[in-house]
Amino acid sequence: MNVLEVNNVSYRYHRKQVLHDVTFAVEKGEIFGILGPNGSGKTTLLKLLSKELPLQSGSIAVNGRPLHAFSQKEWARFAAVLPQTMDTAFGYTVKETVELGRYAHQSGLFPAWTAEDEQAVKTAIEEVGLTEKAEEGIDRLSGGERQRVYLARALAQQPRLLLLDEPTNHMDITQQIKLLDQLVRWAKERTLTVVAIFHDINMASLYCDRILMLKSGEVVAQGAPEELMERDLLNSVFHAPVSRQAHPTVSKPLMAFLREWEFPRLQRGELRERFMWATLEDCIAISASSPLKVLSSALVGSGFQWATHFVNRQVSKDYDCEDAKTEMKHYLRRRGFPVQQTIGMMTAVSVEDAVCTYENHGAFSVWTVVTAGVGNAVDAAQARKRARLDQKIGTINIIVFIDGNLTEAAYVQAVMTATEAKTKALYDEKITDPETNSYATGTSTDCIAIAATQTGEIFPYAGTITPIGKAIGRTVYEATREALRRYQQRRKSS
Ligand SMILES: Nc1ncnc2c1ncn2[C@@H]1O[C@H](COP(=O)(O)OP(=O)(O)OP(=O)(O)O)[C@@H](O)[C@H]1O
Repeated sequence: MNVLEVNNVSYRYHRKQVLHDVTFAVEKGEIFGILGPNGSGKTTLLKLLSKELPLQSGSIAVNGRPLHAFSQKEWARFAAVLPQTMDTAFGYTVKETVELGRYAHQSGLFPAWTAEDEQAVKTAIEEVGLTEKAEEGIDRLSGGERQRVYLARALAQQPRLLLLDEPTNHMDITQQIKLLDQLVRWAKERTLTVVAIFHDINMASLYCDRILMLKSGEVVAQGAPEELMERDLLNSVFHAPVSRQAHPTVSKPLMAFLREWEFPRLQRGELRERFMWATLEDCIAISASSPLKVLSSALVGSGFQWATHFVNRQVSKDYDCEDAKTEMKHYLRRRGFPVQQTIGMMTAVSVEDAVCTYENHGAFSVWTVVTAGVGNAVDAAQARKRARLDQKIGTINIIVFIDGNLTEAAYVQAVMTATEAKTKALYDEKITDPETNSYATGTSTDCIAIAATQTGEIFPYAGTITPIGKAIGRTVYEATREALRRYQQRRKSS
């Protein structure tokens, strides 16, 4: 059911037309966001909804009734407004300011202050976390605290509709999240409808059920954040380059703003020469002067991240740690690696036997580093037959450095291509799964990292049909075969 229906609303200040035929509807219990650049008409629209400005054309209906049919008092009982700026009422305490919110509920010539009024004020102050400051003068509060006082005043009205102009404007991030979480709870528990102007696109995406996007007074889009948070639309509305990412925990889009100037990146040219390679007694460490974008399954730095350091650490075959990730982070820190920018892998094979292969094609180059052991060789198709986790030496760690600009799809394809090449190397070296005697497809603890400079030509794909995929396929295949041979030789000689 629609609480609010806005139809063809236009508005002009003198000669300046600031809203053009704005039409939308808000359902009961929704958190409805209004987004748009400065001057796009958001506040004007909210002022029309709150009856602060008179309607010039079009119509606004609330629960099916025209807005103008509500008396001021009736409207104040129904809707509460938190404007963008408020004059601080010097001399008032927090509690006194919040009490003003009860005006709409007072009646008669000599209204009496009831227990219900007192309770509503107390609850509102509690809900914004200001109970301790209830008797404090509001001119002695911080900007964020003052914002919460005005919000409490709006809440004390016990409205059905909350109209908020940048409600988190002066708040720190903890307070912003607390308030917005609270709004979502109120909306659900009390079927409170919220219409709020947001400046932070990601906050709007995270908290709004639907969003109205305004540009120069016109509605350019409206819908769920999943539909609206789209690169081209945001680019055209805000004139800022953005990229859409997946939120780590909820199915809401996260927009990353792209800076105009680029971070210093690795210069193009001979890829290998731009890394420092160190073989220490228990690890190989490869470091780059500028970060590379990495997709990896590494113990430290898994998923997508930017990294400057790549560490393949050799541990004893008895290494057994309940929390290997934390232990690995301690190790990296002790060794002086910047943990947040390090991809950290482990292996029990000798890191001295690492193999590198390289191809330079001008537009891109690929440098692959592999350590391999097959004590835990497993046939993925029959892995379910394995009852226990093996503790033998044997992991294949693959790092593919690419001088090129990869899309996320290309990263995924690079992982596929490298995995297929590794499996073929195992096959050609006749490595079998000791449990099933069938050919092994990998080991039970293999690790991979695809690290690209993200400079130069964009490569949308990296499957085996593409030149870059072919280079990944060959370098991984050859490096893995050679690493497997070195591993077998070391085993024979020991
Ligand atoms: N009282 C006024 N008289 C004349 N013009 C006004 C008045 N108030 C706003 N405007 C103009 O109307 C346009 C829309 O303003 P409005 O405040 O609604 O935009 P907004 O989207 O809320 O902007 P912001 O993000 O900066 O708060 C702007 O160009 C503004 O200069």
